[in-house]
Amino acid sequence: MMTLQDIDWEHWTPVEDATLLFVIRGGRILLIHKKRGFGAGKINGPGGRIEPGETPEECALREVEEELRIRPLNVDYAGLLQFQFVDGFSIRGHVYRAADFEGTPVETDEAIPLWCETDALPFERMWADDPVWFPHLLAGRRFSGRFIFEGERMVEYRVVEEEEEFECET
Ligand SMILES: Nc1ncnc2c1[nH]c(=O)n2[C@H]1C[C@H](O)[C@@H](COP(=O)(O)OP(=O)(O)OP(=O)(O)O)O1
Repeated sequence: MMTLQDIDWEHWTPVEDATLLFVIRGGRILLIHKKRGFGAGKINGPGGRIEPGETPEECALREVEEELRIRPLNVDYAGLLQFQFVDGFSIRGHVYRAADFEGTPVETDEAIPLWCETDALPFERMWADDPVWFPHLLAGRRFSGRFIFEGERMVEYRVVEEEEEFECET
């Protein structure tokens, strides 16, 4: 079975680059029930794949607007997630948090908005990796994580707190 040590992470290039953006306000976090795409049926943050010519932050804002029809405000970089699947697929997630937003979250053809108390998250309906990095996200820390997945099963992971935002070309 593939392990974290089998991968040359310094030269690792993902098949896909994507984003996640979490609005966290007043002890609650805005999640979505994802209706389609990768991870359909799960609870996740709004987000999606980066399009050509887009920066990760531009993608994060576009995806939230497309999925929930709101505009995040006071957006801050939170972390980087590197997922390697044993079948060869890989995806990198650029994670952002926002302290506020404009508009009213509504259901779209991609997502149903779901406000959750930050101390009662529905991890059983989320990706298996979420419980290991959400504590950093909720505490306002910067973090990075590396994960091996076999299908939806998390095989191995390493998550660390980061001092600074690190450069990452997409
Ligand atoms: N393991 C894990 N944990 C948490 N979040 C994620 C993962 N893997 C992931 O891919 N993700 C996130 C990252 C992205 O936000 C989405 C995947 O993007 P997707 O919704 O498929 O991209 P879109 O461009 O919106 O796709 P379509 O809607 O066009 O099909 O999941």
